[in-house]
Amino acid sequence: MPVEEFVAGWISGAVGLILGHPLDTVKVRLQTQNTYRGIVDCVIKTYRRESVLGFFKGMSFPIGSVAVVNSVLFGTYSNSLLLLSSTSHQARKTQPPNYGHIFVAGSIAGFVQAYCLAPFDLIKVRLQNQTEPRARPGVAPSQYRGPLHCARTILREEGPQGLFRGAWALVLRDTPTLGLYFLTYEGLSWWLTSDSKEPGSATMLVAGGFAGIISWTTATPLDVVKARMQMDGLKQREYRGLLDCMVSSARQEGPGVFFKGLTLNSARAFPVNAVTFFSYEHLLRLLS
Ligand SMILES: C[N+](C)(C)CCCC[C@H](N)C(=O)O
Repeated sequence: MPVEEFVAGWISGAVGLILGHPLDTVKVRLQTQNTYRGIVDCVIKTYRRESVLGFFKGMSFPIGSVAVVNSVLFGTYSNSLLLLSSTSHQARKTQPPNYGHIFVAGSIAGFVQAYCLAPFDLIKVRLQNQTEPRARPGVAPSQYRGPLHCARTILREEGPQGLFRGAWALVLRDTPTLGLYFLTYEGLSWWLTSDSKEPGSATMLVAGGFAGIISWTTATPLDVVKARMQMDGLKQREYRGLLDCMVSSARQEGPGVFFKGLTLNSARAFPVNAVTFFSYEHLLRLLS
């Protein structure tokens, strides 16, 4: 993979990430802690206790990992599609898309990227859930001092498999929904572009934004389960497994529990994924 694509993919991914991170933190807290009455309550409490910095907890690590995760996602998708349909990225733009191939290639890419993402995502979620204000004399410090300290502590206290806590839920969340992600993107950009032309910038932004919204809305139920599995094991183990987590969450909080964070996931998804696809397409044109 060319270095330019890697660097630009990383930077554009990082811009999207910074843009979406405050909403992501509020979402993770609403999904895993029952102390907030809603979005506004969570925003106010976080701001009062932790200042603006509270919303950016757990962000430094994903900025680094987005380089790996984004290149694995787009690289696996393009190569799987090439294998399935034996037409190059550029040639595909001028032919009607084969939606079956797109969905399968996107799902394969989702499966592979979920495994790379799992430990990074776990550390992000654990750090986002630390609600203590910044360390001050006389105030008990947070359990994790930063991403590396968090990784070391998990390794020591929960073993290497501890770093993959919630990985199954993440794989189940991402495999079909990333199929849907690419399907929406390719479908919309084909539909919005006139015959034998390449999609324009506005099309990339709109199709990317909707791809984000559709895949995040369908991913939200398993996103809740994933976040809860990742937080499990911090104190004592509450769930025996994925299914147990689903059943006991539903029993205790009703079916609405699977939609926690839906509004925030969708609001974050549009700008983040509009920027991601926009830079991806422009880079491919620049490099080919
Ligand atoms: C499949 N699912 C919707 C769960 C994730 C899609 C990831 C897309 C992008 N990296 C983002 O953070 O929005």
